[in-house]
Amino acid sequence: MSLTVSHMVRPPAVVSIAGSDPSGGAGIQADLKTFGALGAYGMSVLTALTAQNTIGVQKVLPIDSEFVAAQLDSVTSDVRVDGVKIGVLGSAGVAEVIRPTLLHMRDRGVPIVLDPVLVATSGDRFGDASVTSALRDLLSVVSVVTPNLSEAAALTATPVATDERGMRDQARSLLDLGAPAVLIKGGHLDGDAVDLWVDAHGFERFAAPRIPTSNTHGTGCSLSSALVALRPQRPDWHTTVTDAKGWLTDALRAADSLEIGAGHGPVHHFHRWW
Ligand SMILES: Nc1ncnc2c1ncn2[C@@H]1O[C@H](COP(=O)(O)OP(=O)(O)O)[C@@H](O)[C@H]1O
Ligand SMILES: Cc1ncc(COP(=O)(O)O)c(N)n1
Repeated sequence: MSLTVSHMVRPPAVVSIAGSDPSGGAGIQADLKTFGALGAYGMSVLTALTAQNTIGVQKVLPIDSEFVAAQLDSVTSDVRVDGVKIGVLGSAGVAEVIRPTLLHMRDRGVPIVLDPVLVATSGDRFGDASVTSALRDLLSVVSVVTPNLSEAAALTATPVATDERGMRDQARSLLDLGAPAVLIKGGHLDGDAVDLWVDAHGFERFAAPRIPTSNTHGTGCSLSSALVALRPQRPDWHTTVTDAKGWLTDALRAADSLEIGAGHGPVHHFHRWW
């Protein structure tokens, strides 16, 4: 018996420029799982290899920035890209080599989400002062930046926010530094998990119930990837953030059913399927 393909599908094709997590819960691996779970075709450009697991980050090996550029060129010279997520940079040089492509995509209206990864859930650091400064330089090139509290503090060179007012002030400072929009994440505060969207028009609060789990490895990676996967499938950023956060909250709710690793386990990216 032969199968006939009755129609072709052109899903949103989105690319993550980020580091690898061999334990599968964060980085490129979390990004690809998220893209697939949310109906996007996922592609990846590796900036760094890490040796890490649910307990912590043991080693980081940055990829040569020219090779990062070559990977991105291979993707963009062939596939029309509908969304970009940037995670771990690996080195300041990576920001420089990807910048021209990002500018070109921005001019085409492609959504670009920058997750300025500097600190992992385990507390390990991913970048030195030169990476922080390279991330600052990228702010004006992207559509939205999604820092957690310590990353917002590092980028604005101010103390870590302890409440929503502090989060809003820091997000406004990131607008002053050139970001068109900021989604600052309050996952590390107590109470409801509140993220604030701040742009030139004002601010909006996105709140979700706090899920009582320690399996939060990769939450930030998965949220930024969900934004990239969903934006081409939604009419605006408001519905994109609402649906991405709703999906992540459900992934956190199902996380304890996975039993992966001895530390902070991953969220359940495929909670809608199994
Ligand atoms: N226990 C939790 N319950 C519900 N949402 C959470 C929880 N922990 C984090 N989040 C949400 O996960 C996303 C990632 O936030 P955060 O943990 O602050 O970032 P990062 O993973 O970059 O450190 C945010 O939307 C945050 O509100
Ligand atoms: C390669 C890589 N990229 C990013 C993170 C951050 O993870 P989180 O989303 O838990 O902050 C990580 N642990 N590893």
